[in-house]
Amino acid sequence: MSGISKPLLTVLNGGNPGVRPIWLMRQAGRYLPEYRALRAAKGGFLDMAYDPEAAAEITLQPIRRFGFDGAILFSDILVIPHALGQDLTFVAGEGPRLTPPLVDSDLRALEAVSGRLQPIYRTVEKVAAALPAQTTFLGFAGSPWTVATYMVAGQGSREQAEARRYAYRDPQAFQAIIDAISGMTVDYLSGQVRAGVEAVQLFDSWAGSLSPEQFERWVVVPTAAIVAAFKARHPNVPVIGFPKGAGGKLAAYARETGVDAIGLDETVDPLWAARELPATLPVQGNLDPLALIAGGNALEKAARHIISAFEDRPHVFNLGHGILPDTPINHVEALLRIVRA
Ligand SMILES: Cc1c2[nH]c(c1CCC(=O)O)Cc1[nH]c(c(CCC(=O)O)c1C)Cc1[nH]c(c(CCC(=O)O)c1C)Cc1[nH]c(c(C)c1CCC(=O)O)C2
Repeated sequence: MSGISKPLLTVLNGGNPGVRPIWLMRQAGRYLPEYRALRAAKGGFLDMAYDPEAAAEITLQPIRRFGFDGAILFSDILVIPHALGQDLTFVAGEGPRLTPPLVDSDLRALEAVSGRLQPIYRTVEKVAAALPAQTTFLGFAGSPWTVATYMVAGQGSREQAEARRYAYRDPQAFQAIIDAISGMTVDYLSGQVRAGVEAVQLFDSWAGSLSPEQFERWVVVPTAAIVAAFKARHPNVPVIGFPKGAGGKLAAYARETGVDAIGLDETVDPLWAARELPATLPVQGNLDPLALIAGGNALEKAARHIISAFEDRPHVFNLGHGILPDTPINHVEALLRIVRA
């Protein structure tokens, strides 16, 4: 132990640091003028994510400005499909494109290009060398289900219908896609740890679109397998699971996946979560990003409700999903004052 306390890491390990740590999903992003300036100079999102100098700088921007307890690596969940051999581009105003989409192409035709992840490990090394001692460095990956929805459709898709249909039509082929993502994800998270991250989060942005049986098969089982494989290599590195939209299925996810902490989206009632989730399980969340945009009394009331519901358990304050680009900087400052009061 270094003797320097990291409140976020302490909470993720189930301890009580005496203060409530806070970071915000997508805290390195477009609501920051310094991010927009760098992006205008550097070009596209993906160019920046693969440029260790730029990505490290962007990761550090919100730490310098706000002193958050956690720094999240600036990257994206779609680097895994890219490393598995799909082409990845971001079309302005339309979002990501992955080619060929697996809905009409065989996974076996892809050739993995794992070297595509190397610049990201360089970014991690740069950030780890520059972070303040009390800041916890978070790595991440998308969960296999969410990543598969993009690999199958080749882009974002309404209600993830292409992937859900594919999974019913050909569960064996879909399983092969999930397995390919899972294997690469364990290596990727492990590479991030070796380069310097101290905890990791699995983002399952579309966990909410599955029926209970499909949720068990495509979210719970693969997540448990990733956690087990990751823990075999890094037993002391906490894993945060964030199954967005899982609702009533959160309790099963918490019990069965082996994650060390669970992220809650803003649709979850904090009082329900405090009651229904295992008492020692650290929770993270779950302010509505729109309450942060609203500011004032609405923000204060919503934040205090969450803080009081989680008074008696390890809690990391966060949003229920990513911070929105039109969020006023002074509202973020107000939130920090509330949480740290
Ligand atoms: C489809 C998808 C993507 N990315 C993601 C999804 C799944 C759906 C969701 O959860 O919203 C998820 C995502 N994106 C990012 C993370 C990492 C976590 C974090 O930063 O807290 C995660 C989990 C970083 C990011 N990903 C992106 C940013 C840039 C900054 C910002 O949007 O403010 C960050 C921090 C950019 C991105 N990345 C993607 C899009 C469509 C965009 C916006 C287009 C663009 O900016 O050109 C692909």
